[in-house]
Amino acid sequence: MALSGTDLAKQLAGYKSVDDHVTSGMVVGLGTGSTAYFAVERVGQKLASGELKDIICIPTSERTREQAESLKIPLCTLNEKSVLDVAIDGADAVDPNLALVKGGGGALLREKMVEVMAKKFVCIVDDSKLCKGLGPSFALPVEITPFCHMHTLRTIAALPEVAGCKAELRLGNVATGAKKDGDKPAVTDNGNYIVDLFFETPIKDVRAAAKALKNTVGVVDHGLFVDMTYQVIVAGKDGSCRVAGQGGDKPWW
Ligand SMILES: O=C(CO)[C@H](O)[C@H](O)COP(=O)(O)O
Repeated sequence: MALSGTDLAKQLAGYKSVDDHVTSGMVVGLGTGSTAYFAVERVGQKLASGELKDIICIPTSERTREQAESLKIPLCTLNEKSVLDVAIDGADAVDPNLALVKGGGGALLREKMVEVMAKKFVCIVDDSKLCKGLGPSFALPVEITPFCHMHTLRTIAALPEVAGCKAELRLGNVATGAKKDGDKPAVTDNGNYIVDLFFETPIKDVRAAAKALKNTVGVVDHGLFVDMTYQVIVAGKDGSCRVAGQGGDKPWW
């Protein structure tokens, strides 16, 4: 079926990331979400056609593992391969320094563990994800341990580095927020909870916020991906595609 609008943009970015960055023999990180879906699909197509050979992939969620298995993509984990040639994933927001908010789908911990080990982390987005400053356009997810989670939520909300944010425990389905499971806390693939931080103004110092969140006892990790992105592939609904970062243009937004 021919795609249109945002889905077409996601497909363009996803396919281009694989066409540009994945070659035979590589270890490849597979991201999570509706944009990463198309990168995984492309890897599957190229393996099936024989255009790609001898690659092994590391999925960043159970959803992605299931998709990859259905496409017969060979998989392993970080336990077997600690270094990846490339990792490809979507994002919820991208600022002009190529810092990201990720974790809308609740997979941020595995995404960060895998993508930080990639020689090249390639981010794929439609142009609605571009922003001048991280915060207002998409809530920042923080993965926390279930133990005394409301205490940890209050501790996070009181950090000066995220001053002014509103912290909410994510309920229902971890990826969609759908309330099929009632109003129970959403549970990540790792058995943890997510607190979403809502901002009305951009986070002033993204690096300081990342450090403060990471240093908070009870926090497992957070969705700020700073100084990790090699390149961002940005696609538009009109079928346009541009690259920012290394090997591409200076961020233009
Ligand atoms: O971080 C993520 C999942 O945890 C996703 O990469 C992010 O939410 C973007 O998803 P989509 O491509 O569906 O907009």
